[in-house]
Amino acid sequence: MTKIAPQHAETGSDTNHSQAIDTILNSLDALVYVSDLDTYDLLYLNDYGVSVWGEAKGKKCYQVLQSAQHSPCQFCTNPKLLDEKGNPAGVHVWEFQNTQNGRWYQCRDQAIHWTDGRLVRIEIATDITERKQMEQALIEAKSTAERLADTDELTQLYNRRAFFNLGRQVAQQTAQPLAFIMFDIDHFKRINDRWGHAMGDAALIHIARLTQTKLRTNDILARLGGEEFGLILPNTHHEQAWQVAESIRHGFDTQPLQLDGYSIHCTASFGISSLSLPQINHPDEAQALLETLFNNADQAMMQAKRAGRNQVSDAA
Ligand SMILES: Nc1nc2c(ncn2[C@@H]2O[C@H](COP(=O)(O)OP(=O)(O)OP(=O)(O)O)[C@@H](O)[C@H]2O)c(=O)[nH]1
Repeated sequence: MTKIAPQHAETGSDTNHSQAIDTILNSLDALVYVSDLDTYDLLYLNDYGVSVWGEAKGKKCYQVLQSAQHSPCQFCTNPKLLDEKGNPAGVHVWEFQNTQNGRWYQCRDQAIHWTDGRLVRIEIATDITERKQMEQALIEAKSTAERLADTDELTQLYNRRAFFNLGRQVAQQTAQPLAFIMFDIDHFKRINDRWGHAMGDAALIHIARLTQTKLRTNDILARLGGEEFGLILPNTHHEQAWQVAESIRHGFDTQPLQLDGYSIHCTASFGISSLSLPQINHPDEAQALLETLFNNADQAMMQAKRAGRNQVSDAA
């Protein structure tokens, strides 16, 4: 332990008392230190602190406890420990990753009057690294689970669930033109039958990637299931949507999947629907609009299939 210089002559019982306190502080499984609020001189460091950060004699708190710190730390909590009148303001509790050993600590800081009357900070810090790591792992697991729940495993596009959730959000941004495109690969069964299921999967990925090259940042592309895809185009007029669909269709038709020395030609049939969003007052209205757009685009797509495939059709 780094000892404090005695401030007054101790009687025998004072010595016993001080030794008892020393024993207690040095037995703690926590860092305890005291530093001058103005000069940052380290006045006390318990054995736990010495064992982790080394000797404190004649040093400032930031020199001992932090890494390569030559002046008071930016994150120093000293200003939080005093009230407007400069009196101790109570305990400040915070969590911090130590810059020297990278471990996390819960710190309880407080300004107190030292034995000689000056104001000092006392900090009691317990190692919470394991808890933090567990919290971090939980946050990562949650975000992975959320991403997987919204993602089509094969193409890594949004899945049907995410498509409609995002669609509802877009539909609530009223007073904008909104367009919907649905497309379905033509005679996809024949691709599977001729080239095998794995090649069929590769064709689906190829279609997804080609489509992505035609999109703007806010467009929402999803694989709705099987060989059917959906595309929400926020703030897009009908004619623009038609151009997008035609450009994607042309891309499929002219850029076959090249794999293992084979060239696999895929086309698709497209249906478009659009509307200018009215004032929406309830999420159910957004849902109803979305379903109408979806059904109209679906009908239009079926029409494109009936009319001979590899073409764009719209809902009048
Ligand atoms: N490889 C692969 N095939 C799939 C997948 N999901 C669905 N399919 C296949 O897609 C085919 C869809 O066939 P159909 O619904 O008859 O449609 P189509 O052959 O595309 O014909 P049209 O839609 O009428 O042009 C079926 O053979 C499904 O097995 C998938 O994830 N991977």
